[in-house]
Amino acid sequence: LVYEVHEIVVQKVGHVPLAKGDFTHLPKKVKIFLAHCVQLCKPRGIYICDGSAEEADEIIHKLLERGTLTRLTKYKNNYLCRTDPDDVARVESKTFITTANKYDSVPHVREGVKSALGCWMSPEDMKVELDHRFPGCMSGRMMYVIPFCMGPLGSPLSKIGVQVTDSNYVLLCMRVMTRVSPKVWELLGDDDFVKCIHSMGCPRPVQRRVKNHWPCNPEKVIIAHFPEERKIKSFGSGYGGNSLLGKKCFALRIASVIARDEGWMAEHMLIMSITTPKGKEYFVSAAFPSACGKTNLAMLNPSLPGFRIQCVGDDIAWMKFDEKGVLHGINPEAGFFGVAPGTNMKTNPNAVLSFQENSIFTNVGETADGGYFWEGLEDEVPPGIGITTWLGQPWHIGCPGKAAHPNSRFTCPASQCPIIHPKWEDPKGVPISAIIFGGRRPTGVPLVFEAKSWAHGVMIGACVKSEATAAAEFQGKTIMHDPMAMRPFMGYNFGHYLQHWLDLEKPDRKMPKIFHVNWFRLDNNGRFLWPGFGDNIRVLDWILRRVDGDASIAVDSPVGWIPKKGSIDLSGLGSINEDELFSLPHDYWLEDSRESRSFLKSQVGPDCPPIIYRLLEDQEAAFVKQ
Ligand SMILES: C=CCn1c(=O)c2[nH]c(Cc3ccc(NC(C)=O)cc3)nc2n(CCCC)c1=O
Ligand SMILES: [Mn+2]
Repeated sequence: LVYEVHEIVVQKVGHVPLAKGDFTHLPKKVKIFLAHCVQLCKPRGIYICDGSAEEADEIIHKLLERGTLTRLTKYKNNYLCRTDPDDVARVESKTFITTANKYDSVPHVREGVKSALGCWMSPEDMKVELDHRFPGCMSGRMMYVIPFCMGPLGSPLSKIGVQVTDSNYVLLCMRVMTRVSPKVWELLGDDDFVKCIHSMGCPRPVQRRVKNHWPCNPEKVIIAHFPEERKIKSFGSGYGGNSLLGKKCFALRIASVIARDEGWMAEHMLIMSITTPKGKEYFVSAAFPSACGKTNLAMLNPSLPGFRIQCVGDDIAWMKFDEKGVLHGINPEAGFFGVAPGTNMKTNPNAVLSFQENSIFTNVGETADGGYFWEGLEDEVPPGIGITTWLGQPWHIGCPGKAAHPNSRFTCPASQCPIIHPKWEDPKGVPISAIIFGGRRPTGVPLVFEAKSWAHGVMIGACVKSEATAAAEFQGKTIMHDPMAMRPFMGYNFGHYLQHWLDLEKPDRKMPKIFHVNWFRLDNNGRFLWPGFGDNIRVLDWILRRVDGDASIAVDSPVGWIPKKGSIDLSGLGSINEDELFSLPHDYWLEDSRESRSFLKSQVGPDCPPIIYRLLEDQEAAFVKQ
């Protein structure tokens, strides 16, 4: 018999025991990073994650026992999580970019003008803030170490991060939203990685009463980005946009800085594939502010026969021109973190079919038969079924109030989407033929128009606006600016970002065409002029014919090329008022052009490339002449 000597190596980092994993074989730079995190946060143990299903099952089991998660028994491996009601969304006012020079992060705006395009904090001030939060913040808690990759493992377009966190909910979601695997350590080697430090901000013994088994520290939330060091530090919030650091913090804010430095694009865009009845396939990327149905478009069920839509990604696109000058894009994420309310078998059947298992629902309602519920699902649950609201209150359809929080989310693997594209993880990415901007514009803006040049497309993107429920103090809706749909996710000076876009245009490159769409125009009686949803394929079809250079279907206008009357396939639709749908009220556009220019003047100022102002002035002049 050969006796195997099991050498139990109790590894320690500092004096902190290793609960899982092997510290000794980690890359040196990672060891240094972890030792720093241990010294700073003082966890009771270190747990090096491997992203496996077994690991997830172990964590889920623990969270079910603790009551943080509830099993949704109607499905296989679906769970519900309720947060502290004070921790339900991104906190823009506490989200900062820190660079030595303020104007690397934010544009020069006049004194007294509040920057809508990101908040800068000096390194000195940020140090004070963080020194009041991070020391000992993980005491009594486990520090999870998450090796993750944004993009397919091994793709030249992918980037690696390491996140430490004291939230096991974050670990469960990160393994859905990103690629978490020990292979990351091998791929990383001695390269640099994005350093992500997250804490719920609730050291033990807890000072603040924990609600819903969701530790957090709303009063002291801060999300700090250090782009020059490729570092993120997030404290006090467990909520997705603040804690799944691979998403908005890394894949947009930090990645936009890396992309500027390396000559590619990190954008807040979906990527979708459209195959025409003739069997030709195109890929487009599209940027929309919230409440425009971006995820619905990414997974569209087309209403015209012979068209086929497949999804590559629903939120973020990393795009780079290849050696042949063709723009290729990947979805850096591995999952969908979608807004639940309004998602149903009518608006987005492919999303619904993506989260029937292995998914996590945050702040949605729960039905008595162990299912999820939110506003929009009324016709898809048994009538009269008992429901528990996101606040844990008994409720049923027809009762006052909402069952789910308006920002409640589903977190599900992209691989489960029935129409996920076969090349969604292709290391080369997919070729992008068109870039589409859009906004929720109830008046004045036609269904679709096309930029007359790349620079004109950048100006159109910079002028994106969308109707949104105004911030607390106002009532009702207002038209908010959301330039390039990147306003909350900028990683550096927005004027420099626009210049970066302009600089991407090179003669030997096949520049994508740029379009703007508006699904939401109302008629004089306040009814939608356009059926939207699956019928949006008709607009995509026109866009693709323009991509192929069909000059006969467009006419010139002061805002760009607009569809020639009758050039959009309206077959099968009842009466569509094309004149109203495509009209360009000259007073509206005169005002809109002026308002856009004053927004850019005040928010981007001298940092905005002059060509953008010139194109806006030309547009305004064209409306004055009419
Ligand atoms: C690919 C779909 C894009 N899209 C749309 O194209 C769209 N259009 C509208 C407005 C609208 C609402 C209802 C109808 N029709 C009926 C019958 O109610 C038509 C248009 N809402 C839309 N929504 C939902 C917006 C909230 C997230 C939407 O997502
Ligand atoms: Mn988004």
